[in-house]
Amino acid sequence: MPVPLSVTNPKAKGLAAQVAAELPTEGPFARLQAEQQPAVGAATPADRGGADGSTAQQQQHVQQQEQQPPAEEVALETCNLSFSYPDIDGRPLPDRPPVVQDMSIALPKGATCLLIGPNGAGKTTLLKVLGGKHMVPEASVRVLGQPPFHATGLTSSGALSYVGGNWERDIAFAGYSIPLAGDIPASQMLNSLPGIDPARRDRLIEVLDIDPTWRMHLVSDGQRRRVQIAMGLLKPFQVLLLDEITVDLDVLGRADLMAFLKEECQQRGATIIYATHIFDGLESWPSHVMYVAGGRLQVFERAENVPELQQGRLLSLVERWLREEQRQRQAAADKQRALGPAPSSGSLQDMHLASWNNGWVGGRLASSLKHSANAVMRM
Ligand SMILES: Nc1ncnc2c1ncn2[C@@H]1O[C@H](COP(=O)(O)OP(=O)(O)OP(=O)(O)O)[C@@H](O)[C@H]1O
Repeated sequence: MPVPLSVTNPKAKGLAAQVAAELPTEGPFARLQAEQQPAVGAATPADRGGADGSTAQQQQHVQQQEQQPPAEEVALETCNLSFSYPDIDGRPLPDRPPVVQDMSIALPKGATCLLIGPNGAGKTTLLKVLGGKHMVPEASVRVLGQPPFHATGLTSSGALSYVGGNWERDIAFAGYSIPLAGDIPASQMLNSLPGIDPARRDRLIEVLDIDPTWRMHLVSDGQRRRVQIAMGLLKPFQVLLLDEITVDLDVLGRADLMAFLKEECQQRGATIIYATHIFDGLESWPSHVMYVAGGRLQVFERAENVPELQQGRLLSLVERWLREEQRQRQAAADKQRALGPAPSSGSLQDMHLASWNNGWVGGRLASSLKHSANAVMRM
């Protein structure tokens, strides 16, 4: 990321100061300028000197800047990020709060962030938004300074990588969630991506303990998972989003992979967010922890500020968070029960008795039934 001149050299006025000096001091644009917060490295009135600044103030400002630790480079940031899954008409699903609500975080380069939360908290959705798989306003997410959905080069170059889910899909007349099981050797898959550094590929084969002669229709779930992870890590990512990918790995495979990932962040300055429900042995892995519940950010903290992590009690910390969330959820449900059912809003959505045909996927009709005692199937 380009660093403003006034940050790299605090005594220089910098580009921001030059631009600010050229802005009009009267008229509508002057008002805009006044409303804007001074950006990092932008010149203050004291910098500009003259009637509203003094030499003493200038010197004090420069000294303060010199004393500050160098600013961390941000790899990924969100600003009041919210996301709702769309209904068939493209509008947010009615009567449901956003799955991700008003989240603002900034993760520096080199961070290893553990993403924690109960089932249904919105972790996968958040990772997919960060991975550019769902569209959100450009200003609400920046990965390596760019909006991940719109800047498609981020993912096509491999700089931004999302590894999650299983290698499986619904196949007509074969069933749902059929694992990838063609008779393909693992070596053929691992050699199929062009431009991969052979040393990196060999290292991944070693870390993940892959036998290149495995044939993908004869492997176990854990072996298939190892090949899937290796494929996701072949390109030297700068930001990696991992969604519970270690679930089928044995203890050794998981430990070796986590050590490799930590090394990638420490040596190359890569940044990782890892969502998981498996916490054993992870106490020293994260540099940051992030806890979400009900689609909202509850905790976003550096690891060194979390005493339980320092004491090696990650599991009891997570249990405490989850029990508290469960208690709050049950209290809210009890309150709602006591109030009785919510009155109908009388909206068109409430009055409609219908099933939306969401289209066909492999072997089935995907439809959403609107809450209705007398739903009509429209084909
Ligand atoms: N495609 C979708 N359409 C509508 N709602 C969805 C869709 N996918 C997920 N949801 C809803 O979004 C909410 C968050 O789901 P998400 O998968 O992000 O949670 P999660 O924290 O990853 O959960 P888990 O730990 O169980 O994987 C859930 O209430 C879920 O029902």
